[in-house]
Order: sequence, then structure tokens, then C-alpha cells
Amino acid sequence: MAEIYKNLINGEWVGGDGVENINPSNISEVVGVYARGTVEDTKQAIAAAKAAFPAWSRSGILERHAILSKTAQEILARKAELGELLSREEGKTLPEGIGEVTRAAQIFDFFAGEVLRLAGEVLPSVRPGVGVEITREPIGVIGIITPWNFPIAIPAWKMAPALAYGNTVVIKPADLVPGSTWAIVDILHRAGLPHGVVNLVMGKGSVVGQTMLDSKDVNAISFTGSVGTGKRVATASIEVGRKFQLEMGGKNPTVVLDDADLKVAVESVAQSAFFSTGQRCTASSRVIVTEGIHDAFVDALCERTKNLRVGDALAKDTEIGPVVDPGQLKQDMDYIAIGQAEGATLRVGGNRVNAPTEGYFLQPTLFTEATNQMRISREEIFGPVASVIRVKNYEEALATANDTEFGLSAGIVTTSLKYATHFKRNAEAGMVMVNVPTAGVDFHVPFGGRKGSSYGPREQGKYAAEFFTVVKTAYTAAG
Ligand SMILES: NC(=O)C1=CN([C@@H]2O[C@H](COP(=O)(O)OP(=O)(O)OC[C@H]3O[C@@H](n4cnc5c(N)ncnc54)[C@H](OP(=O)(O)O)[C@@H]3O)[C@@H](O)[C@H]2O)C=CC1
Ligand SMILES: O=C(O)CCC(=O)C(=O)O
Repeated sequence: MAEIYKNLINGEWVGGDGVENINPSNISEVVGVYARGTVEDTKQAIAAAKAAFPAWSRSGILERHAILSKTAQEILARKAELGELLSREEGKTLPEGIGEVTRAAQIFDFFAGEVLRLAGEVLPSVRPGVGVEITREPIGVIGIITPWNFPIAIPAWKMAPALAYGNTVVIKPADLVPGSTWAIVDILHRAGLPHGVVNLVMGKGSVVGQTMLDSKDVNAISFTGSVGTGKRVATASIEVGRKFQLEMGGKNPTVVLDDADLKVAVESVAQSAFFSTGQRCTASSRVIVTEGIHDAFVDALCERTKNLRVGDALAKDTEIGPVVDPGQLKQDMDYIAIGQAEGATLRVGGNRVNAPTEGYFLQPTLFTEATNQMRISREEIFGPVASVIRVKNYEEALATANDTEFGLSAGIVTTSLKYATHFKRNAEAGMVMVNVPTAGVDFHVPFGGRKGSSYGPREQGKYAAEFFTVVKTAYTAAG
């Protein structure tokens, strides 16, 4: 019987039955067997986090700094091993996996620093002799629910600020990819976190996640995933009056203008649309191209797309790894069929790829002559599928880019300062990219979107304090 990676509840590794974590590049390979938490496990984890909160919230900043810093160092030192684990469980290429692990280390390092930069404000009151202090305090127990597509970076960018600001945590990673989160929780535990400060409950959203949503003792929930589950988190949280933060889908546009550098445009779109197998909420799946450059751009992008090497995530020359699982593969294939039925032209891809091992490999797929009204232009596909929409000029491009219910990231490729500046001001998105891909963000600056993509304060960088703390205003009469 294989070793079972257990749940961490109140500082103890617990759990009996496990579920196999399967490699999407080779479905006969089991990455590991991970415990599946129950309702009771989740309740115990929440109770442990609640009990640990008073002491942790008052712990010294040097203790918190040291634990987060030690965690960052170990993650970085093990980036090759953890990157391989990530690529085996999720299907990102090895450089992408190692890059994501490095990002997780940088995030812990950043928030180790933030612990030492905690500050408030002191103001005079309108009443003479009275002083006003404004401070930030931790909230309590934070429930963290994460998706499968960034198995280490997203847990890191939610856990690190939660802990830095003095909260305790119950984390539930996606059932599909528990391994990377297990690894960082193990590192945090060994770095010296007191019992109960971080609790890991792996398992199903409908069981573990739902128990977190239903609990009055979870004081805030930070969620990334689908729009449907995000709405559940919102409804349940309003019911119990808790704070919540949602990062959900995207339908991110990249505008390519006549004056664009063709090479920059092709590389930027290929990366945004297809790298990480298109499984990023920041991926660009709508490419909006003005008439003058349209044909040359499409020809060059088709060439680049055809030549992308799809294969085993760990193989040296692979550029695009497999789709994460059969459910996501079906969703991608269904949208490819929908695009064809809607009348878009399938220029590249559209089929599964045969490989030496059995995995969920899909050709990067490009539609042209799409319209912004088609379902492939309106709904998040979450795979290596993009479509090109032809427009007359910049004004039509901007209007098309903004004509979506989402608003996470938006890109433009242009050499015009005038259009770049106008786009930065007028794109209805939380993040705007000029001559760089829409996906692949920095770890030290705010992350988040507008409209249907996000709800609540931004994640990451010092802006994370907005969600993970609560503001207190104290008045003191000098006496
Ligand atoms: N914005 C983003 O970064 C992401 C967007 N998506 C979008 O969502 C689609 C579906 O992906 P999927 O993984 O199913 O997304 P989900 O929203 O279902 O999953 C995200 C997380 O929520 C959990 N969850 C599911 N149901 C509940 C519930 N009732 N209560 C609490 N937590 C719950 C999941 O658990 P479980 O382990 O059971 O899945 C997982 O941990 C994708 O095709 C894509 O379009 C997906 C991932 C990331
Ligand atoms: O593009 C990135 O770097 C981050 C994307 C992301 O967070 C997501 O897809 O959920």
C-alpha cells in the first residue's frame, strides 16, 4: 500500500483513506495518494484554527517573519523537486512548474518582509487633547479555497499574507492537485508554525469546501475558481456576514494594431493564449486585430501555433503540456465544436495529439473570422483555444475588447504612445498589458479584475492587507 499524504489538523497529520493523484501526461502514473477529508475533519480544522488565533494574532513580528522567511528559503532550495511535482500533477511544462515554485518562494519572502513593515497612522482628533490611532488587525480564521491551475502560487499568495497579518488558516486545495499545497503546508509546519495556525484539509469542494462555507467560525474566505462556485461562496458568506474575496474567470482580449511590431504581437499572443495550456484566468482567448495588419499577423500566428511542441510536461523540448483532466479536455473539445458550428474558421489544431504515453494532449487551436458575439468569444474555455476577431480601427478594437462580462486582464500590442495611453485608461480590466502577454504577472503588485472576474479587494503585494486585515480607529484623551 502506497504512503498516504495526510491532512494537517491542529499540528497532527491525520486521515485514513486516500485518493490517487494522477499525472495528466501519463495517466498510468500515480503521483501520490492524498487523504480525502470529511465534514468532521473540516470542522476539527476550523475549531483548531479558531483556538490558535488568539495567541498567533498576538505573536511577535520576529517569530512570524522568521517562519515565513524560512519557508521561502526551503521552497526556493527545493524548486527543482517541487517544480517537477507540480508539473507531474498539473501538466505545466517543467520550466513553468519551476517558475511557479520560484514565484511561491518570492511571495513568502515578500510577506516575511511585510510583517516587519506593518504600520498604522496617528492623527489629531477634531477634539483638542484627543489623539486618533488607525491600526490594522487580523480578522480570525481564514478559509482558503484554491483551484487546480496554479497549485502552488495561488495557495502561497493567499496563505502568506493571511499568516503575515496574524490570521489562522484552513486551506482546501483543488482535489485534482493536492500535492503542491501539501508540500508547502509541510514546509510551513516544519518551519515552526504553532499547532492549529495552518490546517490543511484536502478533499472535495462539495464536502470540505461546503463545510467551510457553512461554518460561522470561518471569518473570511479567499477563493479562486469558477464563476459558479464563486457565487456560492458569495451567497453563503453574506448569509453568515463574513468577508469574502473572489477571483474567477476571464475572457481577456489582446488588441493588435496596424502599427504593432509583428514579432512582438505573435509572441505575445502565442504566450497568452497557449502557454500553460491556456489554463490561466489571465490567458488571452480573444485576439482583436485591425484590418491593416490582420492577414500578415494571422499567417505568422498560424505558423507559430502549428510549430508549438505539445507533449509530456517533463520532456525537455515540450512547450505545451497536457490539459489537466478528462473533464477539462471535454470542455475544450466541446468549445472547438461550438466554434465550428458558429461559423468561425478553424485555422490550426482542433484535435487531440498522440504521444508515447496516454495523456490529455490537445493541439493548440486557433480560430479566425470569429465575431465577438459567438460563444467562443464570450465564455471562458480555459484551454489552448483562441480566436481572432477582425476590426476596422482602434476605436472598434477598444469597444470590442470591453464588450465582455469579464475584466481581469487586457493587452494591446502597438508602437503608438497615443493608443497605448488611451488603452491603459479605457480598458475595463484590473490589469492592462502593453506589448507584454496578458498572463504571467509579478508577485509584488496587486492582482485582480473588474466586472464578473473578481469581487473584493485585490490580492498580492501590499494591497493584500486590505483583505486580510480589518481597520480599527482608536480615540484616546490625553487625560
Ligand atoms: N479563475 C481561475 O483561476 C480558474 C477558473 N476556473 C474555471 O472554472 C472551470 C471549472 O473548474 P473547476 O476546478 O471545476 O472550478 P471550481 O470552481 O469548481 O473549483 C475551484 C475550487 O472550489 C472548490 N469547490 C467546488 N465546489 C465547491 C463548493 N460547493 N463549496 C466550496 N468549494 C467548492 C473546488 O473543489 P474541488 O477540489 O472539488 O474541485 C476547488 O477547490 C474551469 O474550466 C475554468 O473555466 C478553474 C480554475 C481556476
Ligand atoms: O497569469 C498569471 O501569472 C496568474 C494567473 C492566475 O492566477 C490564474 O490563472 O488563476
